[in-house]
Amino acid sequence: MMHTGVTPCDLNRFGVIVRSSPRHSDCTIVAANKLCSDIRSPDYVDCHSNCNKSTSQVSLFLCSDSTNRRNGLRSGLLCVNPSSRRKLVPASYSVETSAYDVGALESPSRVAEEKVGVLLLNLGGPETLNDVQPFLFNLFADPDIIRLPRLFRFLQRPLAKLISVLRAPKSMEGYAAIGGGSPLRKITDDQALAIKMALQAKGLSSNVYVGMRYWYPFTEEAIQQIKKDRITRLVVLPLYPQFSISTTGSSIRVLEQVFREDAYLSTLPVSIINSWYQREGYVKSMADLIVKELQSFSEPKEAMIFFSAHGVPVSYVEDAGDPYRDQMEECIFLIMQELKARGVCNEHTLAYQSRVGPVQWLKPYTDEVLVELGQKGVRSLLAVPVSFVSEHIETLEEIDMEYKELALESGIKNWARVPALGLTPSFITDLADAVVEALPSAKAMYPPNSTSEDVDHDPVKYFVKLFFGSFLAFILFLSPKMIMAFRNHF
Ligand SMILES: C=CC1=C(C)c2cc3[nH]c(cc4nc(cc5[nH]c(cc1n2)c(C)c5CCC(=O)O)C(CCC(=O)O)=C4C)c(C)c3C=C
Ligand SMILES: [Fe+2]
Repeated sequence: MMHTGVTPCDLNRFGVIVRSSPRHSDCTIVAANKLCSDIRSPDYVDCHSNCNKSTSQVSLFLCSDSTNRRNGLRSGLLCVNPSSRRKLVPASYSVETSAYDVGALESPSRVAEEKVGVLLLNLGGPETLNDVQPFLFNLFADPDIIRLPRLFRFLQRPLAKLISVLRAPKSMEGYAAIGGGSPLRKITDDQALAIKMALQAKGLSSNVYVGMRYWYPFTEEAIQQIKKDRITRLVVLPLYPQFSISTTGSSIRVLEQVFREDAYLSTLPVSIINSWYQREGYVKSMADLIVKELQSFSEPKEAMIFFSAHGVPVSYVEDAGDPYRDQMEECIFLIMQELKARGVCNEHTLAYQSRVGPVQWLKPYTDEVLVELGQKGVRSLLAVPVSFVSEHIETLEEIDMEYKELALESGIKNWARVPALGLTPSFITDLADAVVEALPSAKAMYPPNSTSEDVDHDPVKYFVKLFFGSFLAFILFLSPKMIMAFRNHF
C-alpha cells in the first residue's frame, strides 16, 4: 500500500506526509509536528518511519494529537513492505511490527500517563584488571556462550570457573594494553544520553536505560529501575547491529526470564528491535566513515576494504540456526552497495576475528586472511570493525595492535582503521528513529492468559541425567589430558 500525493496542508487531516523515494521505492512518514505549526498539543508523539525493500519494517502512524482526534483520525498502519524478505530472525525472538495498539493509547488520560522507556542492551566489560576474571566467569557461565547439552548444564558454572581462570591472564594483558579496563560502560552511557536527547528533539520524552549482560550495570539492575520508574511502554534496543544467539539472543533470554516472573513486567508493552544492520541510517553512517577514512591513504582507490566481524562458533549458525552470518553478509552487501552508489568501487572482503576455545568458528579467520592478502601483494588495507558500534578491546587491542602488526609483517604497507560509530550524529538519530518506529508495536511479553512453558519435573529423568552427567564430569575433570587441552585452548 503506497500513499502519495499528500501535501503539507493535508496534515490537519492526516497528521502525516507520506513521500515516495525513487531509490528504494519506499515511503517515508515525516513527523507532522516538525512541519505543521498548528499541531501544538504536548501529547503529540511524532513518528518518522521508513519502509523499504531492504528492511522488513512497516511504517506506522502514531498520533494522539487533539487536532487529529477532533478530525476523527485513528492511528494505524500506513505502509507495509511489499517484498517480504526471507525471515532471518528466529520467531521466538521476533516482535512483529504491526498495527498500532489503538485501544491502549487512545484515551487522552492514558496518553498523558504514558512513560516511555528505552533499554539499551550491551555486553559490558571489566572496568579494572581485577574485574577481568569475574567478568569472564559471567560470560562463560552463560549457556548462550558455552552451549552445553541439557544433560551437562549443571557443569556450566564449574566449567566457567575453570575457563575464566585459565583465560584471565591473556585477557588481562589485552585490557592492560588499552589502559587497564574496557571503555564500554562510558561509551554506552554516552550513547544512552545522546539517544535520549535525539528522542527529545523529536518530541518524545523518555528514560533511557543501559543493561549489560556480563558486567555493571547488569540488565537485571536496569530492569529493576524500569519497574521503579513505572515505565508504561518499553523499547528494547540491543547495541548489536546483527542478531546472534550469543549476544542479542542471550540478553533477550535474561529479559524473558525476569519478565515472566513479575506481574508488572509481564504485562508491560515491550517492543524488541532484533537487528538494525539493514537500516538506511546505519548503512549510510558506516559508508560515511569508510569514505572519510579512505582519504587517509595516498591512493584511496587502491586500498582494500577489510570488514572484520566478531566470530561465533560454526555450530551456532549451522546447528542452532543463528542468523548472524547471513545478516553479516547482507550488512556488508548493503554497505558496499551504498559505497558503489557514491562511486567508491574498492575491493572488499569479510573475515571473522576473536575466536576462543577448541571448536571451529566462522571462517575465514581475520588473522589468516591478513597473511594471505599480504602474500598476494595487497599493499593498502582499511580495517572496518562491523559487529559492534563502540570502541572496545577487540578494536583497540586486537585490530589496532595485533592485526596491524600481523598485516605489516605480512607485507601490507599502508594500514588504517575506521573508528566505531560511537556518537556519530547520523547514527544516533537513526537509532532514535528506530525507537520511535518500534513504539507502536509494543506488546505484553506474557499477557495474563498466556501459558508458561512445560517444565520437566520427572524425578526419574532427573536422576538419570544427574548420574550420567556426574560420570562425564568426573572423567572430564580428572583427566590430566583434558586439563592440558583446556589450558592450551583458553
Ligand atoms: C557481535 C559481537 C560479539 C559476538 C557475536 C560475540 C560472541 C562471543 N564472544 C565470546 C567470547 C569473548 N568475548 C569477549 C569480549 C567481547 N565480545 C564482544 C562482542 C561479541 N562477542 C565484545 C564487544 C567484547 C569486548 C568487551 C570489552 O570488554 O571491551 C571476551 C573477553 C575478552 C577476551 O578475553 O578476548 C571473550 C572471552 C564468545 C565465546 C562468543 C560466542 C560464542
Ligand atoms: Fe565476544
